[in-house]
Amino acid sequence: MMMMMGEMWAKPGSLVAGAMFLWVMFQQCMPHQFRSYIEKYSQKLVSFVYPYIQITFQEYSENRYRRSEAYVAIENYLSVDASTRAKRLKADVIKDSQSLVLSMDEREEVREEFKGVKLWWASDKTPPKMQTFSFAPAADEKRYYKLTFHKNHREMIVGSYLNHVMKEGKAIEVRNRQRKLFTNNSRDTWYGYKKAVWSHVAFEHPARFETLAMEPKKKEEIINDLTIFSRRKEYYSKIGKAWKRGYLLYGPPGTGKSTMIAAMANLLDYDLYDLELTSVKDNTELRKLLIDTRSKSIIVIEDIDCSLDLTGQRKKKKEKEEDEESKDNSITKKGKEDESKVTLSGLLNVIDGLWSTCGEERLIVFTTNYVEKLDPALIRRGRMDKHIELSYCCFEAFKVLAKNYLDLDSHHLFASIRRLLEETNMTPADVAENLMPKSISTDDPGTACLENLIQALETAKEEARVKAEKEEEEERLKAEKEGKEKEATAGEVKEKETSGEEVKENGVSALRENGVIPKEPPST
Ligand SMILES: Nc1ncnc2c1ncn2[C@@H]1O[C@H](COP(=O)(O)OP(=O)(O)OP(=O)(O)O)[C@@H](O)[C@H]1O
Ligand SMILES: [Mg+2]
Repeated sequence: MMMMMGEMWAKPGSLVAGAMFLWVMFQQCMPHQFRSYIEKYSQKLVSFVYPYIQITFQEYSENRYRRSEAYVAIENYLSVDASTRAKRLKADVIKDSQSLVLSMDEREEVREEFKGVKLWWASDKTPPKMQTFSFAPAADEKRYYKLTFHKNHREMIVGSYLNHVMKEGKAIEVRNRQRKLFTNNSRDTWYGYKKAVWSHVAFEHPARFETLAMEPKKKEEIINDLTIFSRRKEYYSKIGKAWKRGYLLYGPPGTGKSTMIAAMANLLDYDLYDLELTSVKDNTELRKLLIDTRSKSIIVIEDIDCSLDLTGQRKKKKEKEEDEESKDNSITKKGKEDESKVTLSGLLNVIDGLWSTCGEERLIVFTTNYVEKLDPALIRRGRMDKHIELSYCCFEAFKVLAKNYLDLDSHHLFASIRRLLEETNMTPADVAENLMPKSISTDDPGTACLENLIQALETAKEEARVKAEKEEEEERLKAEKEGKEKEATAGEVKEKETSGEEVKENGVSALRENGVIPKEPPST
């Protein structure tokens, strides 16, 4: 008997079906005058026969951009229980592409007991509105979890139990978390069953700050800045600022900007969002992308000067006429029919407007090779809180590379390398390349590599010298030419003066010099 009762309680669904059947029978058999009477009490009857409460947790609620946090937490929470109890499971490889994480499959049910109270979790999905014969999942299918429990325990379940589920679920997510590298999808994949604005791969970059070649003091400063940021939740809320920080990394190609971003992600254990701006169509798309990022992440926009024409230059006349009506400083990607309409103001809005407060603990990193080309509005303090210059390899940086690549702390060739590095510019990427052993047969690979580097540095120095000489020569020739032109103009003026012509020569020649008024051909 106990067994039967237990099974009955375990299947509240079948009870509902029974009640529905009875209700239909009542409607059919009862005389009309009794019906209203019965209807009046049916509610009470149902709640007596079926004293359960159900709560539904949708994966995507109405008009919401993001996956519901509650749904994700429940999914994680149930993954522990479900793997031992549910019969149909879904498997996914998560941590470091090694461990398997199991979760409940659709239309599966698990029973749980919390402080002696029984409850049921079921996963399901709403059927599509339009019935089509296709094996692919329909666009409007919606997945959800349903929690069923006895109404006597309402307060306890809604209060402490659900809190417990959310907390546990989030903790499990952190434990299982495989860091990801996201990249934005094209708009076509944004809707439908698999709607995803970002797609990802596991992020497994070996870069660390320890192996990053740069001045130790500067490195220390950056590490401190990042660590302090990540521990300052309360501080940010106290001063009323969104918990985010902007970094601008600039420097010539090959100086380690991308490498530093990877090192940052590894240091803080953050996800990376590599935002390719050229494939974002407009500001709305940009906003949607940013809102769909998770906290504890770094949003990267590489080569910002190339992604957008953010140089603050005036647009060409033709372009200007075309979008006269859009008063925004609309930035157009040249050469394409389908122009990117992400504007500078749109980007700034996303960085520090109201939208930036959706989600917390985020870094925004911009990289560029030409910092001087960027619009000052983009890089002012508060927007880009920290500007980090990555430049050519100095001796301190070289020492890090020598340690990494050759396991050398000191060497008699270090002195000449130091001198050469002071005299010439070489990027850490080039230095690193020269430190890679070129053959496996040498007895002393360290010395061979250092000699290699010295040679490369000397060549670079020589090339730089030749280039500088050439430039000097060109400069000299230019100055000479200008000098001659000036002389010619001066001669002309004198001629005019002596011929009694009334000209305010100083003013006019200055204007001519500046090209404001065309130069007159020298009189013969
Ligand atoms: N400071 C550095 N420390 C260690 N390795 C470096 C450093 N800078 C460059 N490298 C090496 O050089 C390669 C290129 O560096 P990276 O891609 O980070 O340059 P970048 O500054 O992002 O260049 P770009 O402006 O072209 O994107 C990397 O694979 C890395 O191993
Ligand atoms: Mg790079």
